[in-house]
Amino acid sequence: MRAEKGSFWHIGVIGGSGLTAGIELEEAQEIAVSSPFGEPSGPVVTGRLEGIRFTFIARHGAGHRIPPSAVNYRANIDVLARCGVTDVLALSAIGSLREEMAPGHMVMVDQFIDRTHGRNGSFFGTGMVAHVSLADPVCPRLSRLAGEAARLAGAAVHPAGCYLAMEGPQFSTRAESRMYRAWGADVIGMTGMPEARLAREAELPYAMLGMVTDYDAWREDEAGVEVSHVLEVMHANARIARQTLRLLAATLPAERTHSPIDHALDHALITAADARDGGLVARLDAVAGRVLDRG
Ligand SMILES: CSC[C@H]1O[C@H](OP(=O)(O)O)[C@H](O)[C@@H]1O
Ligand SMILES: Nc1ncnc2[nH]cnc12
Repeated sequence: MRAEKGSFWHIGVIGGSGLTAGIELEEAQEIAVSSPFGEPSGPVVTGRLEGIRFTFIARHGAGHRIPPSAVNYRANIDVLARCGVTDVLALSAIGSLREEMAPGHMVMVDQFIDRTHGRNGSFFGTGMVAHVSLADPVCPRLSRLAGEAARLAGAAVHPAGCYLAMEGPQFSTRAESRMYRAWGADVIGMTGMPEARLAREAELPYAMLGMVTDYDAWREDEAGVEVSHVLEVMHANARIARQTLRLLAATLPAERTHSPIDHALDHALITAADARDGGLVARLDAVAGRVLDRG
């Protein structure tokens, strides 16, 4: 079962590298939520910031135990939907493919190129087929609000950027890095996909604030990426990330108005009622209950 969203904000935060220890929430409590899509990355913590409800999941689990290829992106998005989250903000470490996007800067990611493979990229499948639009994979409203909050927190913020999602876990070769630049990618990471596409299937407006930690491998005179350096930069920016969330909470409009993404599934389901797989339909209760319950 999934009801229509009301007028209250409930922000789901997926914290990436460097944010594994969580975010500071008032009245924070760990909640037990299970998903028919398996185990989420780790404990789900809910609480408030400036009166607004936030629910947090560490993408790589406690102690950064889960590599990008093994993150259960479906379970993470499904449990956020089950918790009644209205919108999802991802905070991620990213490499820069552009000179002007310097380490320490933030990027409001607005497009993705997906080079990942072998990950579960859809909630739907045989017995319940759905095709959602992904032309604009990021929610412009949430992205703008998060970007403004980051600016208020003192970050240098880039208003747009195309994120190349690579499989990893190794960083790119110099040839790959140069090729991604030629393709028009601006930043690179290992986790934005299929996370963004799954959020869309779950009708959750999704935005990603990427924190630049390095210049990837395209600059000839620069050494390759070192994970210790990435984490150093992330830790140096953790204060800004926390401040960004607090300012986001403080500057959200008092009422959440409808987003077209709240109804992304309205015209997406194409399997005839008598051809549907009951087991799969049951598993889709949180993701697609709003439309499946219509009969
Ligand atoms: C720790 S360096 C590589 C690692 O960092 C990024 O993670 P996240 O997007 O969760 O912040 C990148 O995607 C890799 O998973
Ligand atoms: N250069 C890079 N490549 C992939 N993921 C990253 N995360 C942070 N920096 C990265």
